Amino acid sequence: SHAWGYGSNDGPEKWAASFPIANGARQSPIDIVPTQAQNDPSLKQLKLKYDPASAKGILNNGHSFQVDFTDDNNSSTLAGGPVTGIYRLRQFHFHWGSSDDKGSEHTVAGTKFPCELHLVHWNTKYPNFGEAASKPDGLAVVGVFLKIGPANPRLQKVLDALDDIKSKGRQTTFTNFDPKTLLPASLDFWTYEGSLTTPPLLESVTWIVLKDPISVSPAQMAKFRSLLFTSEGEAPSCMVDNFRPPQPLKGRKVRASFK
Ligand SMILES: COc1ccc(N2C[C@H](O)c3cc(S(N)(=O)=O)sc3S2(=O)=O)cc1
Ligand SMILES: [Zn+2]
Repeated sequence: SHAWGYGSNDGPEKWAASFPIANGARQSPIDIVPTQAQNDPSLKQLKLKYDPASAKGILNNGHSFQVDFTDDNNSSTLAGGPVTGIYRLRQFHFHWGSSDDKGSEHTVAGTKFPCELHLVHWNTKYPNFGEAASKPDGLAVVGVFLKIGPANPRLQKVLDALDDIKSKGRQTTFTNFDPKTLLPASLDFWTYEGSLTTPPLLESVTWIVLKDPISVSPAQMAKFRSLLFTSEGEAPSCMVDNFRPPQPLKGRKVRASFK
C-alpha cells in the first residue's frame, strides 16, 4: 500500500520509494526568490468566481482537512492569471507547523510562514478531476500564506467546524461558505509549473502563489494543531508539520504578475 505521512518513517524523505516522481523535474513546493522572479506583463488578472452554495462538506483526510465543493458545474471557478480556459474549484485545505516558525510549503527567500492555504482547481477541458489530475495543465492551485497577527474572523467558521472532525475519516456538512473571504486584498501572484505537494506528487499543477498573506492569531493556530492524524481508537498523533519542504527548481522560471 502507498501509506504515506509526515513522520520520520513515512515522511517526505521516504516518499520517492513509492512515488519516484518525487525526484522529478517539476516538483513542489519551492523557495520563491522575489528578486529572481521575472515580471511578465502578459499575465492576465486572476479571475476567481466562487459561489458559497457550492461548499459541501469538511473532512479530516488524515493528512490535512479539506473543504469540498460541488464541481459538477461552473459555479465556482478560476480563470485568467497564467491559465487558459476555466478551472473548477474542487477543494481547499491547509498545511501548518507545530510552532509558528514553520508550516508553509512554499517559502519566500527562505522565510517560512506558520500556515499555507491551498485552493485546488481542475481544468474543465478534461471530463473530470481524476483525468485532469494526470495532465500537465490539469490543475491550478492558489496558495495563500498565513502570517501571525490579529485573529482572522474569516477563518473562524472553518476553525469552529474542526471540533467535529478531530480524527481521521471524520467529516461533517459545511456549506454557505465563500472561500473568496479567505483571500488578501491584493491578488498579486507568483506563478510556476509544479506538482502536487503530497503523494501521488503528480506534475500537473500550475501554481499561483499570492504575494500578500492573510492573518491568523496564535489561538487560531492552536485550533489547527488540535486536529489528529489518527483515527478514533488509535494512539492519538497531533496533526502538525504536515508540510513538504521546498524542492529543487531544476531550471524552472518563476514569473511575477506585479512589478
Ligand atoms: C489520483 O490523483 C489524485 C490527484 C490529487 C489528489 N488530491 C489529494 C492530494 O493530497 C492533493 C495535494 C494537493 S496540494 N498540497 O495542493 O499540492 S491538491 C491534492 S488533491 O485534492 O488534488 C488525489 C489523487
Ligand atoms: Zn496543499
